[in-house]
Amino acid sequence: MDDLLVGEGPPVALLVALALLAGVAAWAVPTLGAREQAREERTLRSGVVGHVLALGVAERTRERAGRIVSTATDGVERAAAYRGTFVGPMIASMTVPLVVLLVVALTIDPVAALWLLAGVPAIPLAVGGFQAAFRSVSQRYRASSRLLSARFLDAFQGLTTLRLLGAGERMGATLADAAEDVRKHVMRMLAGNQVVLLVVDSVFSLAMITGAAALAMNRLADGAITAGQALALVLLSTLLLEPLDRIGQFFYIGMGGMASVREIRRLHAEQPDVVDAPGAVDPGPLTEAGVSFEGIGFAYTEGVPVLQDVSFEVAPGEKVALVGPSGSGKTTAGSLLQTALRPDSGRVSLGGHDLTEVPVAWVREHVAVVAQHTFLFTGTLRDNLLVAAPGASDADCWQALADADLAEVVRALPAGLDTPVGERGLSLSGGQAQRLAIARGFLKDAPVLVLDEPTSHVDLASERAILEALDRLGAGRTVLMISHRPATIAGADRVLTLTDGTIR
Ligand SMILES: Nc1ncnc2c1ncn2[C@@H]1O[C@H](COP(=O)(O)OP(=O)(O)OP(=O)(O)O)[C@@H](O)[C@H]1O
Repeated sequence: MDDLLVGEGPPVALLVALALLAGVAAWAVPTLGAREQAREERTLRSGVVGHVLALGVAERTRERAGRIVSTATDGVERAAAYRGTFVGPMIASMTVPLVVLLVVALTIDPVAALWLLAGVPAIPLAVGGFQAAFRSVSQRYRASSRLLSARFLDAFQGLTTLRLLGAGERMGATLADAAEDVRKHVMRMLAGNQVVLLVVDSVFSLAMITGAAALAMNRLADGAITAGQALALVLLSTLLLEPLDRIGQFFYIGMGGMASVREIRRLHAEQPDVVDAPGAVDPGPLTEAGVSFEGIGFAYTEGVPVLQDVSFEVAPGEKVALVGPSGSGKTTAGSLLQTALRPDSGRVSLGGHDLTEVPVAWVREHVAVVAQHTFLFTGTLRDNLLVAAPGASDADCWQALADADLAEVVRALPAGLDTPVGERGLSLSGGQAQRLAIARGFLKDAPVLVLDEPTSHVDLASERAILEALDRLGAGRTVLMISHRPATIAGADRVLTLTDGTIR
């Protein structure tokens, strides 16, 4: 018995040292991992958001918006958890078998260590095999979860339309179906997880312990090791299964995380529609703000041209109205002038500078837009004005509000410029939001103005006030007005009609 307990095995000091090391590692790995996870989440999210902002307007669909929201929120969390709390411990646990084999070789029996070494490759092979087998299960789960996000986004953005059409219940049923789909995929993943745990616990653990016990008996019978060493060999061999103990975390953190990392990579691989051309040079201040479209051709989809050989000029300070049937390409022409899109053929220029030869930021600095809808960011009224001119003072903001005929409304609010707007704050009427956009235009003070049907969603009473404010904003600027409405076109110096993708 004495021999069994104190026979030649690994020296006690070594075992104590290893136990201490394991204790320190058990504390350090999760602590460092959690810190890494938080850092990684911040970096990944700002990377995704920055990239999405750099991507342009083309191909924007609801499904894609849902996918981006899901990638930037849930996807980033999963990828960070994977990198922070799974990869490190998984690699660390993969080193455990090697350390164990080294201890066995040095302190018990090199031959036994060699035999055990033969079984070790089965571990990474098993991990890789499970990974390959369940990749599609995890991908299907991520796809169903993205679709659910897209549907939710759709339902929330179209809430008013759904209510007006009495379609709330139907949309509720669609959302319930999508949620059920996610539930089914989660259950499939859990079932897969249970199968893996069962296989690991029954087959692998049993095989490893049986093999190690047989090996120990054999070597003991050969007289190569003592009874104490044989016991130590069997006990140590259970540690070889350490990497497989992590398999439990494999599905939620490992597989989900890997799928999210791939999604983030795919998003980063998408190129912005418009980037600075190589060799683009900042031409300095704009001296004359004339706009010219020369032989412009553009298609969102190959073979389906939206604009064909469109040519026109807007002289500095001139107001030109661009009219035409719905879908004729008026907004597209405005987007080309803002460099939100690039023409397939021809040349758009501002102040004589071809827009492909100057930095995109230079163009956007000189062109202001008032569009059909004005987006209000969650924040204060001041924040919503300063997006147009970050350095503007309160006095500048009040002046811009007065010019846009909105100062009285804001003055009547107890918190004035500090009034919260957007998601959880004050909701402005359609007309007030348009006047806020005009105030942004005054603050930006750009020489060129694109008005894209700015009164299409307001009533006639608001339209008058908005048109007066737009008149003030347009004074002394080059203006391209896109509109259907006779009242808007009335103020134009010239009217161009876009039909079937070209100016007639
Ligand atoms: N991002 C896009 N991706 C693909 N096709 C688009 C996109 N935006 C517009 N289109 C298509 O291009 C054509 C021109 O659209 P555009 O919005 O420029 O027309 P419009 O004259 O401004 O119409 P409306 O007066 O209704 O606003 C339409 O057939 C439209 O469906």
